[in-house]
Amino acid sequence: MREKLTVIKVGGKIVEEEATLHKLLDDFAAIEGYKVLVHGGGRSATKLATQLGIESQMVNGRRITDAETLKVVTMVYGGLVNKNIVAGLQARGVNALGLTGADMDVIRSVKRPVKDVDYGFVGDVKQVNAEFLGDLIHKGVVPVMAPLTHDGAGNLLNTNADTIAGETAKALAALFDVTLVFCFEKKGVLRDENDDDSVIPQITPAQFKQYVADGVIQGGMIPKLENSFEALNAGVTEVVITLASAINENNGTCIKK
Ligand SMILES: Nc1ncnc2c1ncn2[C@@H]1O[C@H](COP(=O)(O)OP(=O)(O)O)[C@@H](O)[C@H]1O
Ligand SMILES: CC(=O)N[C@@H](CCC(=O)OP(=O)(O)O)C(=O)O
Repeated sequence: MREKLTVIKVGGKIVEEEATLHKLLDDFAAIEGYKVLVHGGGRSATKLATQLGIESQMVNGRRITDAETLKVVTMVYGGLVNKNIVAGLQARGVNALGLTGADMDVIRSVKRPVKDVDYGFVGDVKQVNAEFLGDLIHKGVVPVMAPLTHDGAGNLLNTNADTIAGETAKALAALFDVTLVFCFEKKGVLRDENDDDSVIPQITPAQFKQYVADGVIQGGMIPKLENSFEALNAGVTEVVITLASAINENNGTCIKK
């Protein structure tokens, strides 16, 4: 039987606030067995950009990343957010190692080609170094991955954190029995976004299509679900979308192939 690994992705609203971040870190520290944490930080990047007089623009859930914005996201994701999480986990007895995709060539990407939209310095993932991550994990290290990748030619690229989580889970599925958990500020995928108790327990690809057509699922939830189906089709065992403060309770929305 293959060993189990849990990949947790935590989004910007949770990491921005101290109270929700601390609760998440407590819960993450309590997860038994091998684990990886992938974090976002989009909200914190937007906030710092605004303070610096840099306008933020999102298209289809992706940040338009010009040279100045790239400096901001590098500082926020690779610096502040990542190191805060690593220090918080060390304080909880978790041997965390913060990584961007450039560190040890963990995630290589290519700059997103310009079609209708020029996203600037945004990377599409090409390769995840699962062997290196697997070695670290087997040594008892807990990787904490920031949403930054590199192109191998000296350029850092901004990469959506849900994509980092999905691609990392897919690559590690070659070595482990992987459960991928997207946690955020709601109890799961909701039938009615204004009703916290309207959690949809399971979603199949056909239901997903219908929910999108009906406007039930929108915005950032669309790429999250697309990443989920892709991960399941590429060998990830289980994908769950759930409340950040409930990652160790078996609630939320279970994604089905
Ligand atoms: N049916 C739905 N159920 C829950 N959230 C939804 C739904 N449709 C759209 N959303 C939106 O998706 C957002 C989560 O996506 P995103 O902002 O990308 O998350 P994250 O903070 O994890 O990166 C929620 O904040 C919510 O506004
Ligand atoms: C290219 C791109 O869009 N990158 C994202 C990376 C951060 C992220 O995904 O953060 P959340 O999980 O908090 O949304 C961004 O800059 O917003």
